[in-house]
Amino acid sequence: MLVVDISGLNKSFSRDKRALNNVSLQVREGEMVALIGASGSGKSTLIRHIAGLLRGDRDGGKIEVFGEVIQQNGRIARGARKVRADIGVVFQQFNLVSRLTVLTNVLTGMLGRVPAWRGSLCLFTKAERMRAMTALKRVGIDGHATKKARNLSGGQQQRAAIARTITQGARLILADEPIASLDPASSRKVMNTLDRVNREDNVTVIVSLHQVDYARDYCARTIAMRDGEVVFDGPSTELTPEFLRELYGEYSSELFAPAPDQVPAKSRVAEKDLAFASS
Ligand SMILES: Nc1ncnc2c1ncn2[C@@H]1O[C@H](COP(=O)(O)OP(=O)(O)OP(=O)(O)O)[C@@H](O)[C@H]1O
Repeated sequence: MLVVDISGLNKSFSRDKRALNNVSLQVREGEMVALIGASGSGKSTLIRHIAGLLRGDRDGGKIEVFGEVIQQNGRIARGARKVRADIGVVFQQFNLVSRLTVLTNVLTGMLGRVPAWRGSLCLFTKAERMRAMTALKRVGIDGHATKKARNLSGGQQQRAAIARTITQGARLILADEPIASLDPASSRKVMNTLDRVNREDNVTVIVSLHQVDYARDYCARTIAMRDGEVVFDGPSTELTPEFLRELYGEYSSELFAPAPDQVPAKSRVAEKDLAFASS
């Protein structure tokens, strides 16, 4: 089954430059696909279009999700709202409401599925709370359920955001640079969590990443973008450093994590400590 089907997607924020240029791609159910590219290549813009948060140009092509048209030629389709209930989005930052507890944040995943009056008052049933707690347990942070979201580390917040998509019952997760501001140990935990949700629940995942190492380690398929165009779509195993250097030219250095000897000694120690830290 096709989960995402994009044909001829164009997006211009200004007259002289297209942020997305004739993007066409398909993603099948159960895939975990990495979206890589240098800064400004169009990863976030593409993800926002699939989520129905941005509209393409008037000649902007078509996006279907789960067989339903989400948008076509710059118009959001009528059925988009219903489809959005099945799409969970995890952003790089601002994922959670910082003053609310972790549990309440995760419960907001249910908002599309409970009556509006109950949702607005944050009145959730015991079964709904249990569902949220189960999701928190699965991502390994149930011990933090009653804490305010702002008191969690960046990695824990991202895992809470993934727990929210589990509670939502999302069948497609769009993760927009979920590990961009995390240390390596936290990044692994977040990627492991996405990987488990993908494998255990057959949830389709599209995850944009700055660095190619994570794409190779976690995703069988990678889509690479440059200047708003798809320049590679294939097995992640083909993403050798030589291939990427050729593909990205001057931008290629952005795609690799710094070698350990390029990281200042102080942060190397912190990294080592974090690798053994619990959640
Ligand atoms: N709201 C906006 N208004 C104007 N231009 C925008 C807007 N959002 C994105 N762009 C432009 O569109 C292009 C693609 O940006 P996008 O954020 O999608 O890239 P990206 O690959 O996600 O980059 P990064 O990895 O730095 O997040 C860039 O040239 C960017 O400046």
